[in-house]
Amino acid sequence: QHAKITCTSRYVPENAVSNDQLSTMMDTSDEWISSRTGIRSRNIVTNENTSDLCIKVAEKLLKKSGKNAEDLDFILVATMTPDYGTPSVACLVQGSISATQALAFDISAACTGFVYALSMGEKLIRTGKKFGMVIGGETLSKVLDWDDRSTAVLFGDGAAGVLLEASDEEHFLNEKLQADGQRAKSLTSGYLENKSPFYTGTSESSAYLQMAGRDIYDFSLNDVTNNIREIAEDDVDYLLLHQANKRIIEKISKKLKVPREKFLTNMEHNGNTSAASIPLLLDESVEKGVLQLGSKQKIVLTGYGGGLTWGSILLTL
Ligand SMILES: O=C(O)C1CCN(c2ccc(-c3cc(CO)ccc3Cl)cn2)CC1
Repeated sequence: QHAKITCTSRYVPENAVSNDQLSTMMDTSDEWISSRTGIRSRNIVTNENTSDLCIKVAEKLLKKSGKNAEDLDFILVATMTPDYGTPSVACLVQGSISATQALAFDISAACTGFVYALSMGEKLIRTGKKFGMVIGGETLSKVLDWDDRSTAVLFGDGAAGVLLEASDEEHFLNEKLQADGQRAKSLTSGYLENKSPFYTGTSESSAYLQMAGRDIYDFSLNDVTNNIREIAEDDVDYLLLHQANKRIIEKISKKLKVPREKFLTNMEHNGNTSAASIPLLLDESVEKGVLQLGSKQKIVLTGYGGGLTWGSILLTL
């Protein structure tokens, strides 16, 4: 059987931080941030971790759909900022909503995480599972170096997700998921130092998020554009790209010769929320009525970022 997205939901921390607020904390300005990134505000946790944000999304998905947690066969969470190495955020969500029949694990694919996880969820349905939850959630604020203005102003916290259910109609039409570990060091975060008395190696990296901005920019313009060109068809209604940078999206739309208005954006009030960015955009667009579940609208979801990873899914709603 086929998989169908039957519900979307989102949750962001209450604390919205404007560019002007950041300019009182570090040497930056609203003019610089908004002109170079398209970001005007982002939401930053004050007392929540990634599992708290994802649990709120899970609760809202169940409430909105009227479905029962014990009917869930799987919970997948895409995150690069889990509460723990173990237990997974997915298990924390499973425990909190008592989805006792659901298998649960996290997927680590940075800003491509939600696309990877949605693809894996679709395969679980195609091989016999009936009902699952796929969530992208991040608290990037905990891994940022807040003295480094080149990265601290770019990222935000948030979570969003979908319900996947078995369906007779075909909705997932095509996908291409890619990776290149030889460029892994272009974007790193969360390195765990070995403190064992036996360890003689050196600490080779930092726990802070570090990004070679230029390299990632160029990667996004080249590899990602080629990936979308392979997957998108002429009659695509909308493209929902990972919300990293407004200029990148404008450049990709020009290279693809696809009208800019087909590229939905919301980085302006979320910042870059890594694995949460695509499901946040999806749920906001459904709420605004731009997208409608069951409408047969044809959309492309494209993630790209740390790993390096990148990938697209072509689907009809
Ligand atoms: O000087 C400028 O204009 C700066 C130049 C550097 N910038 C960047 C660079 C890279 C990214 C980025 C990050 C990820 C990870 O989610 C994925 C994809 C991209 Cl394209 C975002 N901003 C900000 C504006």
